[in-house]
Amino acid sequence: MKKFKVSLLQLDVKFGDPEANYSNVEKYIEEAVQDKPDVLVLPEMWNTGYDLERLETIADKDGQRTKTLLTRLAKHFAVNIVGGSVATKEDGKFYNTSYIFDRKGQLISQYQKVHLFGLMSEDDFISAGSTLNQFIIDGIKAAGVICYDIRFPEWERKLMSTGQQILFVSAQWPTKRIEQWKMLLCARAIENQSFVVAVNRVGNAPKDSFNGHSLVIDPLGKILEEGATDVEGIFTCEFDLDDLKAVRGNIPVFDDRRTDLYF
Ligand SMILES: O=C(O)CCC(=O)C(=O)O
Repeated sequence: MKKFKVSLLQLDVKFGDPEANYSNVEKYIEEAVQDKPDVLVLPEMWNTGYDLERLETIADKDGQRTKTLLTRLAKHFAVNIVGGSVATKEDGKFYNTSYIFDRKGQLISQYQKVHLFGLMSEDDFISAGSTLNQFIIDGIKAAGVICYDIRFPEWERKLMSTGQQILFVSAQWPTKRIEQWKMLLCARAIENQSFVVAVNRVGNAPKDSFNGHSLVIDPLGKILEEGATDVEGIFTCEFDLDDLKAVRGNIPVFDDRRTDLYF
């Protein structure tokens, strides 16, 4: 039996206000560790929100501020952190970047969102990444994606096809499409026979509102935990990774793939 405890930080994000957001994230991490989770998970673009026109002023230069904060907290509390994502500026370009830290505070993966969301003009301001986000936390193989990425099952399949057991998702997914969020995430869990741990933000931005529904989903697509709507909060859930063995053994979809016909 390998129990794994996750804490989802379903936070509000103050539009274009990094000072308020860094301070809020630190406060919530200090509170979340009281439950002694194995991993903390943050939402998407939590430093700036989608204040894309002001990125030159507010994006995190080379992710330094974010890395310094999350490294310190991961090490101090001996907790793994899937750091959601932040707006960064690197080599003159802007990215939607995720950083992952282990319990020693070491940066074990970093990822720049590969599918940019045109409906929120993300592609007008941000450059797309092109690397996989696979990592190992406490000996467990895992992968991470950001928001719109979940609409591309080929991407999650590629990430999950070398034994990954947990898919982490960080998002700013608007209220008006929240039913799609839930269905897409349940489908990603079922088809990849993996746990899905997905954090969405709450609150309002000038053009959108967000109502949480952060989710922990088991490999059969059953929702184990669902964040209440419209409230900032920490949602903690423990699951048994041994459950994967039965699911993958009974219906071995990875083995049954026709890779001679498709990827
Ligand atoms: O795909 C969607 O409906 C939402 C995606 C999104 O909001 C994002 O990628 O930031």
